[in-house]
Amino acid sequence: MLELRGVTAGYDPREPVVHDVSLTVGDGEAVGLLGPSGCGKSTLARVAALLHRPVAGTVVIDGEPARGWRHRAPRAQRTAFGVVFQQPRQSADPRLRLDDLIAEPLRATGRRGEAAERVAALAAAVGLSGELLARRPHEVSDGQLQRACVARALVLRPRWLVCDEMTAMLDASTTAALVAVVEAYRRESGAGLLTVGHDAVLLERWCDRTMRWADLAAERRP
Ligand SMILES: Nc1ncnc2c1ncn2[C@@H]1O[C@H](COP(=O)(O)OP(=O)(O)OP(=O)(O)O)[C@@H](O)[C@H]1O
Repeated sequence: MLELRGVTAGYDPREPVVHDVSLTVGDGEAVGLLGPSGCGKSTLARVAALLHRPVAGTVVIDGEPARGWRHRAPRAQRTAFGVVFQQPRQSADPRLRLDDLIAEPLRATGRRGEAAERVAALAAAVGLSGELLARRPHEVSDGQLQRACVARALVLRPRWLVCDEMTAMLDASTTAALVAVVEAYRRESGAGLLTVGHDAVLLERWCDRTMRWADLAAERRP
């Protein structure tokens, strides 16, 4: 189980943007979190994936409290998460070809030997041809780059997926294709998913359970 317990987080400790939020994602469960722009969804998603240290509260991963954040998180906890962000260009190293971008987490964790096989399998799953894999981010469309970012998020076979508005800038067919890739991976691996966004139709179709940001806040009130 992935648990967020009493998370308060933000960028200025005197004015947090997330206030005392608790939620859980069960093993293999897909949980959606819906909220308006600017409410703090991305901040909460980053806390859930151990990428942003909360001011208060914690994240508990399969019974074990987070033991650090970002590069200070122990590798086993850090690599338990695959994360897809809203803006692929902000999360992709512009110098890397797409095949190297997808393989980068394997290289960073000393598993370079698995790269060729994993990249080929994931490229086929997300629909990237060999010709596209040889290009750099500025030579592909946002949709093509996001396909590579989804492949990168799956390359270490994470137990938990955190998607932050993964499809916000994509057309309907790319959205459907990438949601299908995530769901195929979850069926095969049993991974749980926390996905945040503002598209109620998409999240309600995609997830086992969808919560509204306003209801999370209401649960805190006596
Ligand atoms: N790096 C940052 N430094 C300072 N403030 C930030 C930073 N990132 C986000 N914020 C602020 O925190 C608040 C919550 O932002 P966040 O990105 O979590 O919201 P969101 O619900 O994901 O919005 P959107 O749907 O528009 O992406 C906003 O007021 C935003 O301006």
